[in-house]
Amino acid sequence: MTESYLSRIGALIRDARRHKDLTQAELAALLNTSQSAVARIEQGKQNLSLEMLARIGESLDSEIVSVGSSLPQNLRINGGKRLSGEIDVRTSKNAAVALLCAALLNKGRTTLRNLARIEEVNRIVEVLTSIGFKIRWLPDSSDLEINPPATINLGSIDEAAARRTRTIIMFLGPLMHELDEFELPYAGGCDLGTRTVEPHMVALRHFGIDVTATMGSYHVTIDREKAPQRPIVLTERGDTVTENVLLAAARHPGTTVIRNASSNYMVQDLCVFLQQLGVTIEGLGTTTLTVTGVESINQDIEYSPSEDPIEAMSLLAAGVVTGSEITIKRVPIEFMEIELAVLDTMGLRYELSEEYLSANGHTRLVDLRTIPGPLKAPLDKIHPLPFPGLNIDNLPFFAIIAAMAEGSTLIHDWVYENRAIYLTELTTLGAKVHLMDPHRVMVEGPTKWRAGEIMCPPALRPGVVILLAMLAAPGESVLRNVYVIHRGYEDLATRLNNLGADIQTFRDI
Ligand SMILES: CC(=O)N[C@H]1[C@@H](OP(=O)(O)OP(=O)(O)OC[C@H]2O[C@@H](n3ccc(=O)[nH]c3=O)[C@H](O)[C@@H]2O)O[C@H](CO)[C@@H](O)[C@@H]1O
Ligand SMILES: C=C(OP(=O)(O)O)C(=O)O
Repeated sequence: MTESYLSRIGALIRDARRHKDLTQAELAALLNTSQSAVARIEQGKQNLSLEMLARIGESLDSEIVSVGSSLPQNLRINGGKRLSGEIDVRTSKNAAVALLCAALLNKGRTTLRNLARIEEVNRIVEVLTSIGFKIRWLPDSSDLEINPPATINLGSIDEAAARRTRTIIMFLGPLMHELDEFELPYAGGCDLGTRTVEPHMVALRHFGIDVTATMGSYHVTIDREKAPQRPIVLTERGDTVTENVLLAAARHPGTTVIRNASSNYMVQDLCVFLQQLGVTIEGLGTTTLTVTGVESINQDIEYSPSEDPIEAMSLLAAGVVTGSEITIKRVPIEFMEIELAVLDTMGLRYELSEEYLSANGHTRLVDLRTIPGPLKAPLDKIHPLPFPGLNIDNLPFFAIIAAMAEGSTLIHDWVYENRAIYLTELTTLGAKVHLMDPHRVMVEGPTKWRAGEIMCPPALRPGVVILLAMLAAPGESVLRNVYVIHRGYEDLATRLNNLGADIQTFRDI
């Protein structure tokens, strides 16, 4: 290996080690080597065998330095252990992706503080880098600095990265301000059945955006004579469609009224960020947003997105399913209230701290302590609604909570065409989950969990639900191909291990 290659790898290893909060001596102990050898590796002064690289990759659980990172990553779970201690909720994937798209509006430097270091963010960073943005993680932090190019070069877009996320669709709103005509690859993301982008197209037409889908790409043209003449009424109260319209309206100098807007957590974060960039937004937190844009934005800005209610729900489910007392810190309570109200009816006991503010200065947080105890099935079916309602992404976690409760719980996922179907995988682990139709499952509890081996479904939340059930199941379970979990959760295995879980990462080398 050449010296410059070695020092680049060394720097990556150093960053990944720091990110895992390990000292050189601690990493050396994991690798069965000396601290001075680790220091030499990090300085690029040590030749590395492929075997050593693979071991470093395993120890740091890091995609960057692991050999064969294209091979699927799997988890081995030694379940049946009680969890204890405290865990912080990380900032949300869904605000992160909206804010990364919003950075496209700004000619100045955007610094996003304490961003979740997740694969979804990595994909968007790859896309933005490929079109000319200079992006770096600030040293010893999870702060991402984004510097825009003088002109965006969409011709060199990293199509493979773009196609792995649905977020690419939110490039439409910001890019209309930069280019008169452009192509974008089709949006990807979780496989949740048919999920069109039609509501985005209908809403953005008000700004003169016309999109035709051809051969795997969206061909986009902008008619600059057009501007919204009347309120834009969204056909669905969708989160990303609301964000796309906000991004289009942010640099439209007139006033845009958005009705049937989502007021969900990621939309609120985006609104606060845009307000700090000088965009006037009235109605934050409601379903009517009135936006007066500014023609150009050139501001060095720092922003801290808020904590993820879906991660909070995931951790709460981890506590419930393992019968553990854990304290989940930094729970965005406004976006968990209905979930907790439903759990109240199931007999869940928990304690909440006084409220405090998130670093975005807007979102109310609490610490939540779970108290183990018996649960009973609710009388009514559990179903999601756009905010304020039980969050669509939190619904799958009710399957494992219902599996712990005495009686039958009907879970109705009317939103996604096939997400409920993935929940039937829980039967391998001993749960009684009956699929009534593609949208409804009946869960009968309580469950005597048993270990098993499952291929992770191509959907983030069902994947995590299975992982959590494996935590509850005594013995060794294997969950294969977990990329989709890394799409939305930072270092979940390590963080659960810090609470006393036993999860190891391995690859099929
Ligand atoms: C990056 C991001 O923020 N992703 C979230 C966002 O995706 P996103 O905003 O892209 O969600 P979609 O627009 O795909 O909506 C999800 C599904 O809900 C249906 N629908 C939605 C709203 C509505 O009022 N009526 C209706 O029927 C849609 O037809 C679709 O089938 O919102 C979803 C629903 O909260 C979440 O699961 C995703 O995690
Ligand atoms: C469905 C989800 O995400 P996305 O919109 O990124 O596919 C999710 O977060 O559960």
